[in-house]
Amino acid sequence: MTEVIDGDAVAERIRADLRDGIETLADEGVEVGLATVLMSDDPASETYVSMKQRDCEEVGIEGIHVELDPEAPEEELLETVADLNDDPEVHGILVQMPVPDHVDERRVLRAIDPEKDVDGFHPENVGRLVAGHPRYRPCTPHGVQKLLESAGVETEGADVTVVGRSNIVGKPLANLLVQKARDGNATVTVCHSRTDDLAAKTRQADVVVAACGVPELVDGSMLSEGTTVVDVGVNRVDADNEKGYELVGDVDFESAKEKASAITPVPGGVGPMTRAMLLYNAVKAAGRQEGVAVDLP
Ligand SMILES: Nc1nc(=O)c2c([nH]1)NC[C@@H]1CN(c3ccc(C(=O)N[C@@H](CCC(=O)O)C(=O)O)cc3)C=[N+]21
Repeated sequence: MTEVIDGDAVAERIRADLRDGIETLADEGVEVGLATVLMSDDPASETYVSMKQRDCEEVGIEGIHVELDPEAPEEELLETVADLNDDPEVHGILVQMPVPDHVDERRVLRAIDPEKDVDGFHPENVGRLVAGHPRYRPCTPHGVQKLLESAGVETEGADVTVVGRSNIVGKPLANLLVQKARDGNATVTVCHSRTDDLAAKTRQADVVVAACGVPELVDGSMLSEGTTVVDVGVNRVDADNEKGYELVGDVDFESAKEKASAITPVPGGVGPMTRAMLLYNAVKAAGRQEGVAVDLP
């Protein structure tokens, strides 16, 4: 039988375990503060940010939400980031991506205090990760690692094929998985839109991670029997329902499930884990900045 990995349940457990750290900090008079900055009127971005705020409320983290007019000048976003950097009650800062075209994304990421960079996107934190001593693991890759661990999938010695080379998922995940670590030691193949014979690379894998943003690109015909399949895709496609859309992964779930030994669904797989690991980074950030030792799950 194929195991459908329940991301909502694993995320729930991580949130419950984070409460210990949040209480330890509270005992020291510290309330964890996590700021989200939204400069977009894209409905998907709005949904994600409001979900993150709800998560904060659930675990007892102070969520600070800043919304900027998508037409505002870049300077306004940089000033907002500078104010949050200076605010001692803010331990973590997330600027929701993508930012509008007239805003230089790299400039914004560089402006965030690396100690408060709970996305792990600042070049200093990227460098630390690649060098093997991450400060904050990017939320989605970390969530994927936790999901594999919870499903009892060993990465040590495993052949992992990552489809996608983005800065927020493919590249950091590939780096984490090759590292000399209990949740690393994998042999990683990174594929992308120019990869020759993608199916050959996915068929040779023990674990396939689809993170390319192409709806249902990876299907059962591209998988060997017994593969673990992790679907990072969250594509909104038009649908005839009350929402007007449907969430579709980068994996064709039905055909992939026929081959997989374990598979993550969309929704309810990696998405909730990304949000849980953001809370994890916020608690870690607060502990570091306040000099309080916190146990993390
Ligand atoms: N600075 C920054 N950091 C991010 O981490 C970041 C970002 N920008 N921009 C956009 C992407 C996307 N992302 C998701 C997080 C959770 C779900 C999630 O919880 N999805 C639910 C369903 C959501 C729904 O119903 O629409 C699920 O898969 O079950 C999805 C997508 C974080 N991102």
